[in-house]
Amino acid sequence: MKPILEARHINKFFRKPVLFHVLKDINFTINKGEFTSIMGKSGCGKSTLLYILSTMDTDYEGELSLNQQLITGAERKELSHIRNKYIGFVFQFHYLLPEFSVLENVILPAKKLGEKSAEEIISDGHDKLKILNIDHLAKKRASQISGGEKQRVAIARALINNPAIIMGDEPTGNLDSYNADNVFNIFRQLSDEENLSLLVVTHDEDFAKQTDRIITMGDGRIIS
Ligand SMILES: Nc1ncnc2c1ncn2[C@@H]1O[C@H](COP(=O)(O)OP(=O)(O)OP(=O)(O)O)[C@@H](O)[C@H]1O
Repeated sequence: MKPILEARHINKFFRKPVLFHVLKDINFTINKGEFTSIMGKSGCGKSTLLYILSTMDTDYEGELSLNQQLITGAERKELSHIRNKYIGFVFQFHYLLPEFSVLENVILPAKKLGEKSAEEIISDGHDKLKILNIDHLAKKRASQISGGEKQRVAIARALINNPAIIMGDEPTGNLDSYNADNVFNIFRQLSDEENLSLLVVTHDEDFAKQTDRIITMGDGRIIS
């Protein structure tokens, strides 16, 4: 099995208002195609960990590898490139640009990466929208579609650069049960059929139970 994300001895301290050891010796590996959820009580450090794993926060101790490449210590510009190329994000809130079309929203990260022609990028955008069964919405403004559709657009956007891993922070937190199931099924399919790795922070036990593995955190540690 190929490791996609490896966290070794991750420790994190907040220094203000008082010194606080928020993450304590976190170690785990996510393999290719694995669908993993992270659970734990509010305040146990899940978002703080995801922020580090997603390369957004570089102020930690320990080592992080993505695609078997050490990324700890990489420079800001390099990290931004790594993030854009290898990691797709799906948040609780979709963060779509309301005045942009669905297709324009989806292809923005590919334009930023700048590795393909405009035609290829548009064609890729339609391909991702087809995977999510929403290609018929391509020309609509993001402000004109439903909440469930917006989250599917956000997933298409997360897929546009063919990332090695999708990271989600409560990606179903804002959805009703129908749309939450829909998002779960899309993730399951991406893991099973595209061999994509997924790492999702969730409070939803039913969601977590159906993933390949649950990492449970408590008080800044992995407890199971
Ligand atoms: N910038 C900061 N400075 C100091 N303490 C912080 C900071 N950000 C978060 N914390 C504290 O670190 C702990 C972990 O926060 P974090 O947001 O990672 O928890 P969480 O498990 O994601 O919680 P939730 O499930 O409620 O989103 C909490 O006690 C929080 O108050």
